[in-house]
Amino acid sequence: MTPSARLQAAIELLDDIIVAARDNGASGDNVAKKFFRARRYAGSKDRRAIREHVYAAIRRFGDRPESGRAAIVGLAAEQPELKALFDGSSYGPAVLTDQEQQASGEAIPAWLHSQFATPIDGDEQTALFDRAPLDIRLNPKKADADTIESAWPEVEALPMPYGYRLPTGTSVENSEPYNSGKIEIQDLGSQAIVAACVTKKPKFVLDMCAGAGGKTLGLAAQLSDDTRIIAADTDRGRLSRIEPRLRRSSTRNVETILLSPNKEIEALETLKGQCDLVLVDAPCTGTGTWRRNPELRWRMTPKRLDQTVQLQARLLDLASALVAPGGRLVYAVCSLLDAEGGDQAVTFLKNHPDWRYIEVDLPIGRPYRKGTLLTPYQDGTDGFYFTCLEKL
Ligand SMILES: C[S@@+](CC[C@H](N)C(=O)[O-])C[C@H]1O[C@@H](n2cnc3c(N)ncnc32)[C@H](O)[C@@H]1O
Repeated sequence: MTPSARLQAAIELLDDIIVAARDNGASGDNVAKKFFRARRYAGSKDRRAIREHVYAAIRRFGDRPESGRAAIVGLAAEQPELKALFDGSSYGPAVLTDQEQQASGEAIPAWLHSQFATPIDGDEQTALFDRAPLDIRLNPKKADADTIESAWPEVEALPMPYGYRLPTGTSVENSEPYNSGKIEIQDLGSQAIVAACVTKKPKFVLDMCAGAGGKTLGLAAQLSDDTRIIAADTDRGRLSRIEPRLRRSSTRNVETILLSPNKEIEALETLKGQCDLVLVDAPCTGTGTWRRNPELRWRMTPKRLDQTVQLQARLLDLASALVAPGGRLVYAVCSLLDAEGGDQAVTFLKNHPDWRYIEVDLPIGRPYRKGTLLTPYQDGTDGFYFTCLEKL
């Protein structure tokens, strides 16, 4: 493909990503996969160049542009070398006119600026767009540090006991330690949240928003094999992805429960007042994961944020009814917005006098509004807020 044809393909892929973001459809990565499946003529260099244009536009503009062309025209205003590619050639973009729509604005949508947790200032905000590292978690039931160091001598040990960092691009998923369940890919921040969950060695655990089981597996790896762990989620597809991961790590003490949205309690009724630990790794806007998913900004609207906050508050309430006296509830979001983090914890504690906040001592993170804040800038993790609460 010519450079102009690659730019036109980037415009078309951006169009698809913009529509998916507007309609809460497939993720940018999945949209791109489908796009390239339908364009087999694009070779690997073409695909790389197209993706580079697309992700440069996504990173640059916080607000969802009107169209793929508006996004690339906006980019071209700052990268003049792109302007020459609007050459009207048969597969290239039409020549630029004076009346072009042009994406503009900052990398962070203006309406979001004031919503971040107080410590998320200039440097912290810039770091939200850093390149995300490749972190892995050792499964102490199957391996030790030697396993990792002999597979990858260049590995860097991280402050959490089982956390390691590999050079970006390391082929982990084809490795022996991965295939035999000795390691999992997991951001250091998620590892810290799991560590906050296991401090009291619970015997009956519900991971209420387990997704594909990232934290469930972390819990199983660090708790004794006679711990009963239930992984629940409303998303059948995600939940089903736990099974092969459990097999790989030889974990036998995890059951899964598929929940119905808005009727979660029906499937969880028998757990009322029973759990030593409930983890609510709540659905959120993902503002802490922009390093990996910058396109999430294009999905955000004040209305969607509000709906997410309401869902989180409802799940927090629901989860609290499942905890036994003396048991704990860990609430976590991969977001750095107050409404999803500190506000939720503070409101919960105000409305539930029979609960108290437990300060968890971890090597990373900083205390913030009845919880802990983890950030790319200070901790090198994805951005998280989490709180550990105890039922009196
Ligand atoms: C942040 S993700 C969980 C990530 C997962 N815990 C991990 O460590 O990989 C949030 C999850 O909440 C689930 N979810 C959304 N609405 C829910 C609900 N009403 N009840 C339970 N889970 C829900 C989503 O399907 C998603 O898997």
